[in-house]
Amino acid sequence: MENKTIDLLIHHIGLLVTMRGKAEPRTGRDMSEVGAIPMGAVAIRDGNIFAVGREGDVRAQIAGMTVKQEWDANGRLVTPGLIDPHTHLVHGGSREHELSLKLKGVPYLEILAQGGGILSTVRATRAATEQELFTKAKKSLDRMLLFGATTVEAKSGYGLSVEEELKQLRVVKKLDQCHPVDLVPTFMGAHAVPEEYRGRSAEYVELVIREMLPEVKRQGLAEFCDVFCEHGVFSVEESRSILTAAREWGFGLKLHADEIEPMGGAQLAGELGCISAEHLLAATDEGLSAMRRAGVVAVCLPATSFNLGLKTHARARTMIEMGVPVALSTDYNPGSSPTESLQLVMTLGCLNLGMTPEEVMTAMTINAAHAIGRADTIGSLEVGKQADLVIFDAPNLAYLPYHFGVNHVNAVIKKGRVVVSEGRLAESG
Ligand SMILES: N=CN[C@@H](CCC(=O)O)C(=O)O
Ligand SMILES: [Zn+2]
Repeated sequence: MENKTIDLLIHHIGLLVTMRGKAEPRTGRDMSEVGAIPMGAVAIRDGNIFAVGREGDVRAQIAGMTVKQEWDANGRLVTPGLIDPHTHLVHGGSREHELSLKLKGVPYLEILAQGGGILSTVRATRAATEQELFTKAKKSLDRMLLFGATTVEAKSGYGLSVEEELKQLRVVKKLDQCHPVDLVPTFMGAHAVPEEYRGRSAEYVELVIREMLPEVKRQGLAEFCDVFCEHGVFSVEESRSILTAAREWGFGLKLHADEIEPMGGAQLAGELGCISAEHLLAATDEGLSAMRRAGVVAVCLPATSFNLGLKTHARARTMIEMGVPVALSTDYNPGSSPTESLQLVMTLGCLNLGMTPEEVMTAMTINAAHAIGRADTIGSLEVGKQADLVIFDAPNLAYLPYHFGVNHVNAVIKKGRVVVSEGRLAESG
C-alpha cells in the first residue's frame, strides 16, 4: 500500500466546528447546525483536508501514514477560516474628520451630497500611487488575517474613472497574488457619481456600461459587479441597467440595496438573481421574499449600522425565519465601517441583529462562501476542501461574541500552511 504523507495534523481540539453538511446556503434552523465535534482533529495533505472528525477516528484513518508536523491545539476551539464577503479594502486616506459631523447629527447621505463621504475618499484614492494603495491595503489585510479572515471580497469604487478603477483592481490582484489571504475582486464603478459628472448621472452610467465594464472584463480584473442603489446615488433603473450589462459581460451580480431608504433594491436583487444583496436595513417583506425566491444571500453589516449610530439594524431574525440565507461581513471601508475585525461583527451580529453564536458562525463561514461563489472549496471543514481554519483561544463558540473587543485568534492555517501563530503573523506577504 502506498505510504501517503500527512503534512499537518491538528489534534487535541477541544471543540471542532466543521459546518459540514448541506451544499446550499443555510437558511432557517439549518443556520444553527454547525457540525460541532468535541475532541476533534484535522489531517491536512497538499493544502486540503484529508480527514476531519473525532481525534480517534482521524488517527485511525491516517494510521500507517507519515505525519510531517503535528500541532497541539491544546483544547482550543477550531472553526473554518472566516470569510469576509463585503469590503472596500483598497482606498486612500481616512475620514476621522467626519466623526464630528456625525456627532452633530449630519446624516451619511448629506455628507456625501456635500462632496464628502465616498467622494472625499475618491479624491484621496486618486491622489495615491498604486504602491501607496498597496501598502495601506496590505496593512489592513494583515489585520483581517490576524482576526481570523482567510478569504476576503474587495471592491473597487473609489476611482470612478476607467484608469482609477483599474488602478484599484490591480492592487487587489497584486495583494491576492502575494498575501496568504485570498481576495475576491468586485468592480464597483457605480459606487457614487464622481464630482466631474455632478448632475449628469446618466452620462456616468453610460461610462460605466460602455467603457468600464468591458475594460475590467478584458483585463480579467473582477469577478463580480456591485452598485450602490440608494436615494441620491444610483436609482433602481440605473442599477438595473448597469447590472444587466454586467451580467452580459459574465460578471456575477451584487447590490448595495435598501441601506437607508426602502428603494426596492431587494426586489431588484431578486429580479436579477444577484448572488448577494448588501445592507438591507430598509428592505421590505416583499423585497426579502423576492430574495428568498431567487436564493439571494443577504449580507448584513452590523458594524456599519453601529458606526453610523443608527437606531435600526438589518432584520436578520426576520430574514432567517423567512428562509433568506444570511451572511455577515465587516464592510471594512474608511467611512461607514472602519474596522477589519470580524470578531467585533460577531458581537454586533448577536447583540444588534439578535443572531445566536451558531448563526453568526454560519454567516461568516459557509453562507459567506456562498455570497462570493466559493462554497465548493471553502466555508466548511470537509474532506477535499481547502484547509483554511482558525484556532481560537476560546472554549466554545459563544465565548467569541461574549468576550468582545479583543482578538481571540491563536493560530490561522491557510491552504494547509500556518500563517498566524501565537496571535502573530507567521510570515509576511
Ligand atoms: N454604502 C455604500 N458604500 C460603503 C461605504 C463607503 C464609504 O462610506 O466610503 C458601504 O457599503 O457602507
Ligand atoms: Zn459596501
